[in-house]
Amino acid sequence: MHLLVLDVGNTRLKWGVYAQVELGAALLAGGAMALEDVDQLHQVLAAQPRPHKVIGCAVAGAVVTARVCAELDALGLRCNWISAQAEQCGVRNSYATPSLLGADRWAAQLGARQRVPDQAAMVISVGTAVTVDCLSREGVFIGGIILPGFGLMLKALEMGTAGLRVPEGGITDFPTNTSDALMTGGALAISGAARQMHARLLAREPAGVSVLLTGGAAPKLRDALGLPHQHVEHLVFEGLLCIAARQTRAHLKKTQGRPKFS
Ligand SMILES: Nc1ncnc2c1ncn2[C@@H]1O[C@H](COP(=O)(O)OP(=O)(O)O)[C@@H](O)[C@H]1O
Ligand SMILES: CC(C)(COP(=O)(O)O)[C@@H](O)C(=O)NCCC(=O)O
Ligand SMILES: [K+]
Repeated sequence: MHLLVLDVGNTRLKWGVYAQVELGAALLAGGAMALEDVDQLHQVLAAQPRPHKVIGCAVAGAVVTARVCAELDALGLRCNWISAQAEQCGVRNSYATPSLLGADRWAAQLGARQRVPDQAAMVISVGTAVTVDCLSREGVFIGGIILPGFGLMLKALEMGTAGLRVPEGGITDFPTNTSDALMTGGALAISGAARQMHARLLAREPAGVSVLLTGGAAPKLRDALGLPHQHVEHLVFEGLLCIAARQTRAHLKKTQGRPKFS
């Protein structure tokens, strides 16, 4: 009864295989590929145990999602693509239009709530974009911010200037070259935004806030963040697992309650 989970972001597709469709199931295998390489997905997945169920979130647009569906189709698989709900897995969504919240942001928050069921939490996701999303102690998503990720900030600076096309630098206290100035600038922009959101959430939730850091570029932020935090590589997967487990349980309840041969 394996579960295949898919997280299709704007830069990479991440996939994982859970041993069961149950909370706390073991993640048996996983990987990531650039969206340009999505045509290799069916080969990659063919080497994995055949899943009983596929669940995913996709925020990279209809064309990319259709390509992923075609790869799954080649294996006879169909994905249940989730969208943000008004309420699910113990989290309530305060977005003005709940379904317009990014499905990956929603899944990450469901994952966060599973990990931190009795405290306020802040999820920092560092991918193509950066999102900083706040969950109250009661499990209400009260709001969050979106800003450009490291790559997009650099791209904007490269495109809008003549002299900023330089190799990747590092984070230093007082940068003395262009590369370090750019990397440190990006890290401080993201960490500064995250710290401000943390201060706001903490003012509302004085009992404490757990900070969870996720996303492919999370390691770049780790040293600059300046907030005690937990790095959770697969927070989106954990939210998807929660949704799949609840759906399976609800389905079993329904079918077991039905008289045989009806
Ligand atoms: N092997 C890799 N290929 C591409 N990007 C990587 C890789 N490893 C880490 N990254 C970083 O991760 C970011 C993508 O993170 P990810 O969470 O997958 O984003 P998204 O969900 O938006 O696709 C890239 O912008 C890059 O900074
Ligand atoms: C904010 C995002 C672009 C983040 O995408 P990512 O960096 O994971 O590729 C994505 O969650 C999205 O398109 N959200 C829809 C708008 C919203 O959440 O308000
Ligand atoms: K993100």
